[in-house]
Amino acid sequence: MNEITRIPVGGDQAYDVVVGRGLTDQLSALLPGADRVAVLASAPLAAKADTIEAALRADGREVTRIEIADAESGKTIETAAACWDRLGAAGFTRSDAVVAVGGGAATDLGGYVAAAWLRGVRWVPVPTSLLGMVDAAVGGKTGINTAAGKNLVGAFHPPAGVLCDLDALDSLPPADLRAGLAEVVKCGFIAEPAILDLVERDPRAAADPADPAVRTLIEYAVRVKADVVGGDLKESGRREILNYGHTLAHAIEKVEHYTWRHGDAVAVGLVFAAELSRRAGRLDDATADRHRAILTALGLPTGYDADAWPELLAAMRVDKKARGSRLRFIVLDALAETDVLDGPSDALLADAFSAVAA
Ligand SMILES: NC(=O)c1ccc[n+]([C@@H]2O[C@H](COP(=O)([O-])OP(=O)(O)OC[C@H]3O[C@@H](n4cnc5c(N)ncnc54)[C@H](O)[C@@H]3O)[C@@H](O)[C@H]2O)c1
Ligand SMILES: O=C(O)C(=O)C[C@@H](O)[C@H](O)[C@H](O)COP(=O)(O)O
Ligand SMILES: [Zn+2]
Repeated sequence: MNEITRIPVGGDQAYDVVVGRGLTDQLSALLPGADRVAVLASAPLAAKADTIEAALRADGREVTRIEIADAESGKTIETAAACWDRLGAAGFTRSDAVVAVGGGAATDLGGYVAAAWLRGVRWVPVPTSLLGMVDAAVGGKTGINTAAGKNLVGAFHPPAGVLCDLDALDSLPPADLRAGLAEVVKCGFIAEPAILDLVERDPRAAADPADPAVRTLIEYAVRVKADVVGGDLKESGRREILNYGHTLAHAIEKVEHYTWRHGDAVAVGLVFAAELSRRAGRLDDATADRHRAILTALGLPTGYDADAWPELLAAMRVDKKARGSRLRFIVLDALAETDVLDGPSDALLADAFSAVAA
């Protein structure tokens, strides 16, 4: 039996996140009247994109298939421009649509291509990584990286729907699955402690796509994200909590020239954010320590090169949460109680980093 869960995302442009197996048959209904559909995917997802392309063609759509560079190398203005050239050549109009198949990098790029083409056409992400399903494909944040930093150009552009095909996880490399768990754990700390209990009870099951625990975790995390973004699409307030751990994470990704998995960087960033919360006198020791324990149990990194601090601090200054010269961090006051730490001193930041420095 193919059990399907629909998780609604509210707001002015409401849509559902659909979790189940296969789901290709759900795609056409999300794009009524789209005569032309562009299907974007990188080489590792070619077979999945073939299936989607065949289903769209069988439904009478004209399909433009676009191969994009894989992973973070696809989140560039050059790749986006190549996609826009293909849409232009195929005569894409405002009633046409984009389908982005792949991990978070592919859906961030595909969403941005759709957001900017003719100032916005419909799009559907088909996330194939755990991280894509629980986070990147949900919420309408789309974008690319620039020389100055991570995700610095983009748009808020909600999709018409999100199709999370659990079968895709069977071919996802274990290291990428683990990286996705970092965002799931993030949701546990900021909003849904049941996630943490489940992971602690059996970390091995949490990282096994064949185990039912993975679906439970996906649904918990998607509900957290749907609840947050449904009320604050453009990050004017509460949505910032989803950035817990990300100020340092994005700096690590930049310093590593985008060769680190996003989720691995987030794991280090979560430990840093917990230490910052503790050292700012906000978070109790047990909850702070729980971050490192859970992430370590999942095999995720929790430390980073001590010598990199000056470069990391400089990279953090372009964080989108910064206001003028003041850095702002999401911190925890307690489990599932978030707040903003506005303008911490460099000394406090360095002290928190000393706890993750390896
Ligand atoms: N927009 C958002 O709200 C948001 C949220 C979180 C993360 N992100 C972004 O998402 C990206 C990270 O996403 P990610 O962790 O999915 O990494 P990714 O997209 O780079 O994918 C990682 C690797 O897994 C491969 N892959 C994906 N699915 C596969 C499958 N089913 N089988 C085999 N290989 C597969 C990809 O081809 C790639 O090589 C980052 O760029 C991050 O900034 C965006
Ligand atoms: O959806 C959000 O909002 C998030 O912050 C989720 C993050 O996990 C994600 O990595 C996001 O892309 C970061 O956004 P950014 O605005 O800091 O680039
Ligand atoms: Zn993230």
